[in-house]
Amino acid sequence: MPHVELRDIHSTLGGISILRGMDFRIPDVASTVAGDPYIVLLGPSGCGKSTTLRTIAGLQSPDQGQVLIGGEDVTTRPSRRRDVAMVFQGDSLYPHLTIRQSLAVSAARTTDRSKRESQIGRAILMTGISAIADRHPDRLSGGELRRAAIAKVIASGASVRLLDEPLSALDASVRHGLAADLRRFHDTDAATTIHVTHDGDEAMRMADLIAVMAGGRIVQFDTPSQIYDAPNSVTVAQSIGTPPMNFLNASIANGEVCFEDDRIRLRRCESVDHIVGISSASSVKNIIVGVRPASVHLGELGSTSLVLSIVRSSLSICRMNHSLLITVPIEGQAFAALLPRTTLFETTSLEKDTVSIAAGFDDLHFFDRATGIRINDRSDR
Ligand SMILES: Nc1ncnc2c1ncn2[C@@H]1O[C@H](COP(=O)(O)OP(=O)(O)OP(=O)(O)O)[C@@H](O)[C@H]1O
Repeated sequence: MPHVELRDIHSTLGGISILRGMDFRIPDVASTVAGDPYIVLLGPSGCGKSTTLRTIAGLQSPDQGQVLIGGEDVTTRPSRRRDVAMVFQGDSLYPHLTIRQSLAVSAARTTDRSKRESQIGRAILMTGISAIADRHPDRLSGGELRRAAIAKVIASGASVRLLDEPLSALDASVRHGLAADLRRFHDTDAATTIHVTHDGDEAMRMADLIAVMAGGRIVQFDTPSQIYDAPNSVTVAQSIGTPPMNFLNASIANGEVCFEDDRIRLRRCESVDHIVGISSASSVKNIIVGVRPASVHLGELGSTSLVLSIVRSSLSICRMNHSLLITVPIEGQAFAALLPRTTLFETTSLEKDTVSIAAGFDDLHFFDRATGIRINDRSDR
């Protein structure tokens, strides 16, 4: 299927610079994915995700840069000649047409009548909307409307499908069902899919590749596991994970990592050169140490690890579905630990006056505090 590529796109809206050197290029790691990768564009509200989709679709012209589809420069080509279909935020269905009629409008560029009919029939079947196909949009629920909007994209027969927040504002069961269906549509139909969301969990669940966006450009384009396990910056680390990664301020002094909060230490810390993978002679002195809540354990660990000793009374414990969420205030933030729910029943550790929680060295992420850029290389370990 045709790859979508953006080269150094700059875009201004209402005098404000939105896309600032946006490069969207499928990374080499895509070769490890079977078939066409399902791509999720992830970023906080207002970072320019919809603007990116509109630029690919040809609904907005960039001030500078190139849009390529299947290797062809389509920057100046009108939207209708780009082989692209888009689901907009807030469903783009014609209010005066039935869903079937809307699908026919979408399929109109297929000139062969029987092929067009088959595209429409297939879209109705795949999205399971046959019972509602002859209704108008004002007679449909939010979930049905979303299905109908996705059917429109399938009926268009376009090779590039752009989905802008296709799962937002749906109740949990509808959202999970539709998420599974979107993956199925992608896997059974040859198409390039780019799905926009601000929800890191949704991105993790759905994507083969995640493009994390911040400040009008892509900051990491990688597999979900690399984004989770080896985020290249604090910004990327924050974009994935519930609760989000914990961040602790520390500095490098005399070859050791010293935390600002003296309840925290690195146990069996031999030397910065050895453990952090950066030279103690490096100019980086102030760092941030990141640890995911799911990497935290109760009690001390045998190997090199970060250990946090806390007074029992400062802990808050909250029961989640499958885990216990423990939080403790550190540096004005809630440091979170996700422990197995059985911890509460199987251990007496939580009853002591001072509780130790720890994370193994391999689960720590080191960032330069000045730039937010990662300074340890996980592949070295
Ligand atoms: N037509 C416009 N005129 C001026 N500013 C605009 C226009 N369209 C969007 N913007 C601004 O551009 C910025 C990026 O908008 P965009 O919709 O691309 O962000 P987004 O990442 O998709 O956000 P969200 O997740 O909230 O939909 C926002 O600050 C928005 O207010």
